[in-house]
Amino acid sequence: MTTQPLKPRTLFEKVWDNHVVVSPTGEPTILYIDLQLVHEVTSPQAFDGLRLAGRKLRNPARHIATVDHNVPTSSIEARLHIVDQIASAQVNALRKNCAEFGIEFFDVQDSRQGIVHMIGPELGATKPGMTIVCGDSHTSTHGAFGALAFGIGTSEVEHVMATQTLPQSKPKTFRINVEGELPYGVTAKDIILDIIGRIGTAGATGYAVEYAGSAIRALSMEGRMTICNMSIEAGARAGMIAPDEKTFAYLKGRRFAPGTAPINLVSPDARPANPDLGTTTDDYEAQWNLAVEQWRALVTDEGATFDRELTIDATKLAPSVTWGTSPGMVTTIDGKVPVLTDAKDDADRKGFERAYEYMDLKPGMPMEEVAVDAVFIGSCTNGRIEDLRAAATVVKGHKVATTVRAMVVPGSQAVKAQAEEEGLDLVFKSAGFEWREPGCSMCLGMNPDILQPGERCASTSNRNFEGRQGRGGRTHLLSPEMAAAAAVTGHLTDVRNWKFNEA
Ligand SMILES: CC(C)[C@H](C(=O)O)[C@@H](O)C(=O)O
Ligand code: SF4
Repeated sequence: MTTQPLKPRTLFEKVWDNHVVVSPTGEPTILYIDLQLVHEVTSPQAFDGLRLAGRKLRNPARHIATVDHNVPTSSIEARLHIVDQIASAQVNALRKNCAEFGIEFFDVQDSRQGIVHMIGPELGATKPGMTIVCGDSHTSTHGAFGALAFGIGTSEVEHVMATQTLPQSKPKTFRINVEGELPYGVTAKDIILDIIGRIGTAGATGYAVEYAGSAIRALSMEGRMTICNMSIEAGARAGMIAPDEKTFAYLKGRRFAPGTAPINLVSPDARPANPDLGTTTDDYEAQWNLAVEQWRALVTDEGATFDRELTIDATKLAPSVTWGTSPGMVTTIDGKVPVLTDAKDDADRKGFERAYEYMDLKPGMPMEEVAVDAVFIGSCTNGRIEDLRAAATVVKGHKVATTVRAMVVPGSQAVKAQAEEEGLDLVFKSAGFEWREPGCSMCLGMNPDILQPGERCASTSNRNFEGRQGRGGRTHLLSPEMAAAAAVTGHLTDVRNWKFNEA
């Protein structure tokens, strides 16, 4: 029997309340953390700190680690012998630290390696109702499963390693309802870019956002992850979506999912084993059913209130593309680079002027006239199987423009293997795309995949700051479908007018 809550609560409040260790008046709450994800860039100092203090991990089984940011994607050889000294030192340090502290580690060639925000869900380590942290801002991705997931700094990484808890002040709540059917050619990426364009890159600062409404319910888990992934680009502490049948179907049978036989020795599953349940197949099914029953309660109660609410009409959306140097500088593909009088205030005007110059764009220029030198399909925003399928459908039977360097970088080994099984690699390669090994790649300039100064890229990633993809590089954020179309035509292209070629 479940007890009725006294007051209707939001999804966020339920997950938060379930993890409060202690909440002293006037001080941050101490939250229990179910899972910490670890990558090579933000972990070395945390491990060093533990060593200095002579501490162990409080619970190594609630950590999983992989390498993603620094690893070259060009060949297996390049990954096994990393030339860059910093990258090689960070990757080696993670290998050594995981062995020393007892963390399960997925190395460059492991079939479970991938961008840290890809592998959590793939392994079923990301589950509804959990608290999940990582020294990485795009940890918000995991909120797509109804988890409270957020990025933390390196000293906090150390704190979680040592105590499995984290001091946190409670964010306010913000519900964004996206209602109605998405028009043809409009994707999850376009929804989130539109939201950031509306509310601005600080629009959700201080809030935990819940995405709701029929358009969000209609999205696949992949699409929901794309949306939650970019919550941080609107300044949000976290982004969440209530779990439903799609969430449960996605998780069933995954390695760390409850009731997956054989029970794993190292399991970050938050729920203690039910002592009444044994280890037969029937019992596994019962464990799964029990988990799903508990997960079903993770919805915002009727009558619960949010500090802020916004409703968006999905039927009015068009494919989005950024024109400037922040994800909020966004318009639609049939739109134009905004003119100065479109700026809201002085600060905005200064930002526009600087962006025109950095991006080498003229105010009022139609977006479809912007020619690109490079196309990057990948990242923890859009490097999933569904993204690659969508891009391949656009590319099939076409060739990459001779003026464009295009690459597809699967977000994980699992996605790469699945795509190859479906023959998507052949579609891309025969069109002239490079087909790479998994990692963050050109999402950020921390590995050999970078733009040259002045080069312009249509990118499915999540950040378009100055120099993000390499010094002097220019980034236009868009969906995988739109990136694929730009690769073929050599300029930003409205995928709604695309001539699909089934040849
Ligand atoms: C390197 C890492 C700390 C960084 C982040 O926190 O997000 C990176 O993943 C990014 O996307 O900018
Ligand atoms: S793919 Fe990009 S956004 Fe995602 S973790 Fe890597 S660098 Fe960060």
